[in-house]
Amino acid sequence: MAVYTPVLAEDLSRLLQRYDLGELISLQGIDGGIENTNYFVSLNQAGQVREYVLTLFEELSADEVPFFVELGQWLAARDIPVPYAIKDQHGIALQQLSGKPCVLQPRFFGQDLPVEAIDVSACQQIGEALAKLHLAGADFYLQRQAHRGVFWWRRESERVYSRLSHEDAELLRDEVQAFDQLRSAQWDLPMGIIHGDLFSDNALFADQQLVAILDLYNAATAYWLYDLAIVANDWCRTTQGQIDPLRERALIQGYAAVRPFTADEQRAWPRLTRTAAMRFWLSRLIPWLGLEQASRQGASMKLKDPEAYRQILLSRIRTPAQLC
Ligand SMILES: Nc1ncnc2c1ncn2[C@@H]1O[C@H](COP(=O)(O)OP(=O)(O)O)[C@@H](O)[C@H]1O
Ligand SMILES: N[C@@H](CCOP(=O)(O)O)C(=O)O
Repeated sequence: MAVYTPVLAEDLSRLLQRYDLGELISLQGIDGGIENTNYFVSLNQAGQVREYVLTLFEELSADEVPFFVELGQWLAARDIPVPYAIKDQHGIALQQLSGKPCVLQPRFFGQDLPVEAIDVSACQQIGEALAKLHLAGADFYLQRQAHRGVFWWRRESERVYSRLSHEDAELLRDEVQAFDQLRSAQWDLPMGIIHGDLFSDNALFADQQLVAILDLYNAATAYWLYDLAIVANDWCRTTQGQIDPLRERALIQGYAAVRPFTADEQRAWPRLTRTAAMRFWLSRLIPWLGLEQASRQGASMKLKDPEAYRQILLSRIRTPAQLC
């Protein structure tokens, strides 16, 4: 179970006194976390059971968390279904528990979709929701450089080349360089807040309707289209590492119905689908190869298969993606 930091009920009860949300009934660790420790928290408020999620930040320092606290509140206030940190009676949202920064958030009810249940409708919905998230974040007043963005992959790729076959090292090098070329081309690629990790396990559905987008902790300021490429590579992939054109079309149409693409975005799409595949190939390779990662709890972290993302990258090279 991915509960890195144990929380004592008595410590949480003390923290809850700062809020006006009721008495603690139960506290249950949530499996599946990678970057944080999460608990479901049930409270009794005047005889009614109310459900919350307590998140303890394992990787982010107290200095980094405010960006995410502000962003969650900003997006939620604009009807984007994301968790947000609830403020206590003194207006404070970011708290401390067991030596870690933490927040208390509303709980959403739904399930992430098993891979075989990700259909055209789910892709259309997530495309539309992602475009709404981008537009809602367009005038967000903070900026953030992605911690696994261009500077990270330039640096980290250097660490892994010698551990890869010559062919794979060349593949990785080419992708890193190609993104630099895209940046220097100065095309009209709108930027703003991106989710950065909107895989299907970060979305909840109830009765086949999207009800929540979770885990904003890779959010950053970057090309919006790159965010869509991250989504496409996960939501539209087949178990054989190919892209399902029907799901990808639905995703793109769902997105474009809310925010139409620029002409340069049409041109950049094949490249960005490759960059997005490279980014997750690399982030999965690093723990897979046993390399140290700053602020990551390597030993307790679940390993994800880098090969799946190498296959997507190869598929994106063989069959360049099309936005129209
Ligand atoms: N607000 C929430 N409502 C319901 N479930 C949540 C909420 N926040 C987190 N979860 C559950 O906890 C799991 C892990 O949360 P997540 O933010 O993705 O953590 P990590 O970044 O550590 O992977 C999610 O997959 C979901 O099942
Ligand atoms: N969704 C990712 C895991 C989260 O990315 P990270 O780089 O922040 O660990 C995946 O499936 O690889």
